[in-house]
Amino acid sequence: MFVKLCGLRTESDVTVAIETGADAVGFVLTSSPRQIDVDLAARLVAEVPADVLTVAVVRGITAAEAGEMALKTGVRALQLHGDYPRESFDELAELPFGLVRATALGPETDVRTGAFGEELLLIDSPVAGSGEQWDITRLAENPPTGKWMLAGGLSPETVAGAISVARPWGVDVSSGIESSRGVKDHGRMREFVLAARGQGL
Ligand SMILES: O=C(O)c1ccccc1NCC(=O)[C@H](O)[C@H](O)COP(=O)(O)O
Repeated sequence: MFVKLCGLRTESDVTVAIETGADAVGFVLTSSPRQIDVDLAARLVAEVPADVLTVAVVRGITAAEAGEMALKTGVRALQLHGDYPRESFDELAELPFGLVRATALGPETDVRTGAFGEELLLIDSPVAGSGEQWDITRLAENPPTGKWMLAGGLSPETVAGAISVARPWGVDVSSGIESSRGVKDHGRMREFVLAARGQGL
């Protein structure tokens, strides 16, 4: 199970994420309690070994701005959150990082990974980064294909059950591994990765 830990803000967050064996780490670069600036993100990205995917997470800015920020940080992937159209993905396609399409599940959502040219698809709650759970049984009506991650209100306590219902390729979490909004709880980060891999208590 591919595991992404999102919203990391400090060197110790990154160190612990790597120790847990997480496959990917996310840095939020736009408005959020977890927002960090490009310079700090670049310093944290430099601490991450090559076998862990580094992801810049953005929402509410243009594709051009997002691409520029991602280039400055040196991340290996850019996660576009929200209603970015296919044209935004086309605009970024030639840049030297992969793309993650992050979207909530709606009646018209294209749930085929790669439909917009992205490498990974993330199906999230309607309010990204809120920690709110959503009805993941709806995925059965419109099952995603390819390398797709489940997110939205996951936690060490719920992730194993969510995996058994939704059968994703990977999982992504932010709020569920925090002690308070924006502050990562290193113990819960460890517990989440173990639980996602079926090694929880
Ligand atoms: O974390 C944020 O505040 C955020 C802000 C803007 C766009 C995306 C954001 N977060 C993305 C994520 O952390 C994850 O991809 C995902 O939404 C998990 O969220 P959570 O329900 O908090 O586990």
